[in-house]
Amino acid sequence: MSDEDQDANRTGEPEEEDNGFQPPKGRFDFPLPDPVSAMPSGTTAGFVALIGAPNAGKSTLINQLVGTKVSIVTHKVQTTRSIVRGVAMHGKAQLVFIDTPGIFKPKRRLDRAMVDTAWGGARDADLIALLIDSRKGIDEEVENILKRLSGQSAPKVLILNKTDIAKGEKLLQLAQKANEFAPFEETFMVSALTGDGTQTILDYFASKVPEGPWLYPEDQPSDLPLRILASEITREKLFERLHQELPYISTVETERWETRKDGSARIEQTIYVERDSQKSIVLGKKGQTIKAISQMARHELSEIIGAPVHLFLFVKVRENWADDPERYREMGLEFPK
Ligand SMILES: Nc1nc2c(ncn2[C@@H]2O[C@H](COP(=O)(O)OP(=O)(O)OP(=O)(O)O)[C@@H](O)[C@H]2O)c(=O)[nH]1
Repeated sequence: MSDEDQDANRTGEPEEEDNGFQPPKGRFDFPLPDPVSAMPSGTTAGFVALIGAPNAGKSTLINQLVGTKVSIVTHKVQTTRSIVRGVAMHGKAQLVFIDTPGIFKPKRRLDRAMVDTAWGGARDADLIALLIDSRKGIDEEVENILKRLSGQSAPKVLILNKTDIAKGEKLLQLAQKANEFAPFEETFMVSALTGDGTQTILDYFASKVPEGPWLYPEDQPSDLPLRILASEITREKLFERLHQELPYISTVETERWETRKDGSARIEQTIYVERDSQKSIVLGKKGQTIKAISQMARHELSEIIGAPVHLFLFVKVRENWADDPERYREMGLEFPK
């Protein structure tokens, strides 16, 4: 069935007159301004790639280090699809974090794109930090990452996460075993959830990044385009609401963003699914599911941009969206051949 022929189902408020598109205003304005003019002397700056198996806690840690929400966090695996940068200021150091998709054994084309993106992020970084879920330990997935990691040239550190739910004794054994696989310069133990130990990591990274001008303005928490961030937030709500396989075969795109005269934002997004049956699941009985998703996403978006949001969600069937190069570009991923 042709996707263009599909009816789009919509939630939100009644259609209002279109004022024409204006770039969004708020904390996440884009495009980025030129590097900061009034910069102190002796600054340092660099890229830190966080890698790890799905669900290790990478997004949670970046949000903790940066101090604001820049990457979606859910209890399901493989939620981070594109590279998200969060910028943390620590003294005179600027740390640009790259949150990579969880590294796992790729099965589909989308999986391959995610894994390639993760290793690509690690290649370009000044420092690579491997995050391990300490309660889970070193399983086959982590072992494969550890083996591949030793071939990367950037300095590497090990971060054992989730110390709030792991036993101290196990942590030490884990640190020892992981260090046998790859030459880690340091091992840290943290709880990304509570923030325990994260200041030590910031101190260390700040002491390691090279001298140089800051790469982003001081008050810019993320370089993730606002539209992608908005899509990620709605996708996060899809995950939270639908405890089935569905979210893995859906994608969200922000098609339109308009700032109204009163400062509020009117946002139109499309949720793409692969089949009619999936569309019915997203809509729910009498549209209840999509309404709930819309409400949650609207609330969070409005908190982030600091202005009221009018969110309109459309659900479209696009067979094989996961094989369409255009969808990958929208997600900031390379299309694997
Ligand atoms: N108890 C505990 N839970 C944590 C901690 N860090 C993360 N989590 C939880 O672990 C789950 C996965 O966290 P994410 O930050 O989404 O993990 P991720 O590595 O970015 O996952 P992907 O995007 O799938 O690669 C979430 O339910 C988090 O709340 C921690 O320090 N302690």
